[in-house]
Amino acid sequence: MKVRKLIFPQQMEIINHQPLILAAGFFDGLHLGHQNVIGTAIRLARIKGLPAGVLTFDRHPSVVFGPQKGANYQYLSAPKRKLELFRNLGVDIVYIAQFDREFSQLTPPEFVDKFLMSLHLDTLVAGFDWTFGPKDLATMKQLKILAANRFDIVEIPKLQLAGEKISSTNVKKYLAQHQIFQANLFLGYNYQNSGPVVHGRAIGRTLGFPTANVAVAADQLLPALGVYVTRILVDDCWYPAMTQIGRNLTFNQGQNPVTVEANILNFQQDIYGQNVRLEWLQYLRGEIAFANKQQLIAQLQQDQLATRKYFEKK
Ligand SMILES: Cc1cc2nc3c(=O)[nH]c(=O)nc-3n(C[C@H](O)[C@H](O)[C@H](O)COP(=O)(O)O)c2cc1C
Ligand SMILES: Nc1ncnc2c1ncn2[C@@H]1O[C@H](COP(=O)(O)OP(=O)(O)OP(=O)(O)O)[C@@H](O)[C@H]1O
Repeated sequence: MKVRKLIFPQQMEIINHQPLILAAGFFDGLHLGHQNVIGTAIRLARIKGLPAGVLTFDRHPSVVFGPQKGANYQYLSAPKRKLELFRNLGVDIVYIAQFDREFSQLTPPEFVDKFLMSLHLDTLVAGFDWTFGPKDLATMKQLKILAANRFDIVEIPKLQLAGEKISSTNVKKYLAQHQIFQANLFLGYNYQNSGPVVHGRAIGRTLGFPTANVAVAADQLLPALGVYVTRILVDDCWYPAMTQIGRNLTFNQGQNPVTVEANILNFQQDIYGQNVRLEWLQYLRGEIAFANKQQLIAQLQQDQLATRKYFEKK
């Protein structure tokens, strides 16, 4: 899979390849709706014997425009993970347009004439609600008019589950409400976070439950605080684990920063410094400020039983 960064207008002239089937969207999370859009582009590309491309942006448009302006946006799939998901789907080429002021101020006709036309499109595939500028002007209906006699448009109708649109916004909402099953259902895979294992305060092992503290980068969205059944990928091998996202309320009067700590079942290796992935499977409970260590240990034993049960059923 090729990856090209596009900075408009400087880097547009380097594009010179055969006609392309292009799926367009931001695609945060690559949920089932996105998979349908990109999957359609890929199938069409294979039929026509052309490459299948994806057009995305280097940051979420709301970082430039919306209420989150200038904020640290948290992604379901931060840049590296997004590329991995595109690759898994079988995309041939990814165009990442730099979403800066200049690019964002293109009018709808300019976006088509100056930007899309230089990508040498055979067909553009996008969802029914894709916009490429102001919501009321840059609609799919308008795109069909602007593209007439130049490239084809395939519009993908709304994909819903139980009356709800499969969307990044809904997946984020579920993760914020501990609804892991719903989030994973909409994604079509189990939600993940990743990062290196860093040193904690080494309290876990004194409880009989050593934990791998995973330093998840700030641009990755984490599920809401709480305790979860997870799987963890260490050295290409998945292990059952129970993981807390929380402040270790029992210690230091809850003044600790939020950490992600995984107790891996039946595991004794030293994995400091290694990159791991956590896959979120089921919400168990909220974090509790216990009166003493013994109560915390008793609860951790309960959590371990629940975790074992989850994996026995699988
Ligand atoms: C599955 C799991 C559940 C946990 N639940 C709680 C909890 O409810 N309350 C709490 O204060 N700490 C909880 N902890 C955090 C422990 O206090 C934590 O493992 C300990 O502080 C170790 O920190 P360290 O890695 O910095 O040594 C939990 C940890 C795990 C792995
Ligand atoms: N449920 C869906 N059905 C059909 N097309 C979809 C669906 N969800 C997204 N798309 C399309 O996929 C592309 C990427 O969409 P976008 O990144 O805006 O996703 P989204 O999940 O709708 O995001 P958000 O929740 O932030 O609005 C667009 O072409 C969009 O129209």
